[in-house]
Amino acid sequence: ITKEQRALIKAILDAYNRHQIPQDVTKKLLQEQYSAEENFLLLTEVATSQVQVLVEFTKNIPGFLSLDREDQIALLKGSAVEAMFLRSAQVLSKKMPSGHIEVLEERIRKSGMSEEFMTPMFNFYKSIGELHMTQEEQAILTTITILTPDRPYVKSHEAVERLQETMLEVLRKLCVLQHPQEPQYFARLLGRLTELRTLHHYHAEMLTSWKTNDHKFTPLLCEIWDVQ
Ligand SMILES: CC1(C)[C@H]2CC[C@]1(C)[C@H](OC(=O)c1ccc(O)cc1)C2
Repeated sequence: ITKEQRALIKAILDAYNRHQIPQDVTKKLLQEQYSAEENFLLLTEVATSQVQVLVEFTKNIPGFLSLDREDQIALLKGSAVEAMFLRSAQVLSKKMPSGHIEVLEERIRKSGMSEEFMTPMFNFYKSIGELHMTQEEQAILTTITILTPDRPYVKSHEAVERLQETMLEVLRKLCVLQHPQEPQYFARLLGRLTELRTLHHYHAEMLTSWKTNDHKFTPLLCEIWDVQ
């Protein structure tokens, strides 16, 4: 790993750790009662907070702010769902303080979300947990997801691809260094990104089903996911 790559990892890890969901939001997960309505409101708060965290984290990705402004928006809108699932999977799989995991799972199960969406989502959380990713790997993998060139409406495809390739090379080296006994580890991480795209599709259906049941989203969530 070169000096520049080490600096890149440090910058991304610092940003990743600096921007986390505020304590008061995660504390609420434990306190509020369990009605479907209350659960949905809590998940709305978690999702809104995660999008805010995502925007702040993305601004700290070296090179991101020098991309075309409209492309920055297109990347954020295109990657928000995947970055959210990645982040929540890491939170859920990282042994949260006792009981938090069950509580969040319980609230997700009782939030009016359809069953068929639950299974793939919890399978994804399990598959992320089994990887035992280091903090650096989590932060770089999230960065790679955000810097996906083939999101809708991205104009300078090559500029985004160059940034993503830099990150992919850093992650590849990290995996070799941190998981020497698992030569396929890097490939397994990239395989998770494919699974994330499936969740992205399910998520759109989840939003529609919540919408038809007259659930209200926050303005930020409506904006990032083009929901009326
Ligand atoms: C853990 C999750 C990633 C999983 C279940 C809650 C999440 C934060 C996310 O919720 C929403 O997208 C969402 C969208 C709109 C809304 O009003 C509430 C939640 C899907």
